[in-house]
Amino acid sequence: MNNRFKVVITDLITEPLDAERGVLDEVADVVALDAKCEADLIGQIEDADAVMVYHYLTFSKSSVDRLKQCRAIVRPGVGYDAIDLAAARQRGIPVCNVPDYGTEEVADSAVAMAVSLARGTHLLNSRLRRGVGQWNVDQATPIARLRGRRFGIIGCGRIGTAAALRAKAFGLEVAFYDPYRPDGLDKALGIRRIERLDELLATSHIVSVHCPLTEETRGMIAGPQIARMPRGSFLVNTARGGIVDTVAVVEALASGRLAGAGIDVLEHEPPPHDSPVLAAWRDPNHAAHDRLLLNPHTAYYCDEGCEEFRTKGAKEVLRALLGEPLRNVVN
Ligand SMILES: NC(=O)C1=CN([C@@H]2O[C@H](COP(=O)(O)OP(=O)(O)OC[C@H]3O[C@@H](n4cnc5c(N)ncnc54)[C@H](O)[C@@H]3O)[C@@H](O)[C@H]2O)C=CC1
Ligand SMILES: O=C(O)C(=O)CO
Repeated sequence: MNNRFKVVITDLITEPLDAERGVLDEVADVVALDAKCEADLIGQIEDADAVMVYHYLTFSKSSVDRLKQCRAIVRPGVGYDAIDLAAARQRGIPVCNVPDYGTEEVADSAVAMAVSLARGTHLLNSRLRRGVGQWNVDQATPIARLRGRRFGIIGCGRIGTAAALRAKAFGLEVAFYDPYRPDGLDKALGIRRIERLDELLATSHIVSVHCPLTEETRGMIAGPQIARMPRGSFLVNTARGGIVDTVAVVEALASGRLAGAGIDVLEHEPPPHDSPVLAAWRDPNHAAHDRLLLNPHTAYYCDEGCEEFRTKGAKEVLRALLGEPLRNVVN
């Protein structure tokens, strides 16, 4: 009889599983499914003692209900919006995340996008490659001075705070909207708290989104909110696609309301081939084409960070298997 536990990694991570096996090898067999959708999990997770779910997969009630003996669903990452927390709670299965990895990298990526867009780096490179415009100053390209302009943060938690510190180093005036942060954060960081989202949007030259995807934040930045932003401003989203309506972003880029947008996350990942966002981004004749900086959900990515979330995720799994107290239960 096999007394070893079975741990299933549902998506994203594939062989070799050195980080996970390094932690779990003594007690568990680790299997990576590389699932592309929930249907790929059928017949694979029923006997799992723990599952590790990455950000490509929705883990809905139907997957939760498939688990017959699972001690924990571990999300080796920060955002756990794709997992049905209520269904897991109902089944008595704890869901845990890894909140403390990659903070600096996501902040670096967000601010890098913002700076590249505002300084025209991305746009000039693209135009130069296509032979559009002239060598040296291109009047058609908006190139903004950063110093003194407002960098508005939506959600000033770990990543938002790290982005604030970086933006300050560029001489930007930093403000944030986050109704859940206690008083005093503004003074501690030397940044401005703004009580209303509308006001943050209307007064920021660059807006960077860093809140989680929740019932409250889904669709939070759509056409009407973008219309509040000053003409020629910039929007960066490295949080979750569902927070920002990217079709509205493309329209605002085309109309000139937004001068640029940096998008690391989309509502559906990978995006379908007929996605209007991809179409605009690919088409050199589309007005939004080179004002849209698109990354494939890689704001967190670096070798060291990957090692960190994989090892920390595996350690949480180990605690669940051994019946030890868990570090980060979110349901
Ligand atoms: N693109 C990527 O590679 C990555 C994206 N993320 C995303 O970044 C998000 C933020 O991560 P952290 O800063 O580490 O989380 P955090 O939990 O430290 O901070 C989130 C902040 O958002 C605030 N918030 C919640 N609801 C809000 C609302 N309605 N309006 C304004 N603020 C609100 C919270 O009060 C909190 O201060 C994650 O939830 C995840 O979705 C995280 C890691 C990697
Ligand atoms: O950690 C996260 O939330 C990410 O988006 C990367 O998986």
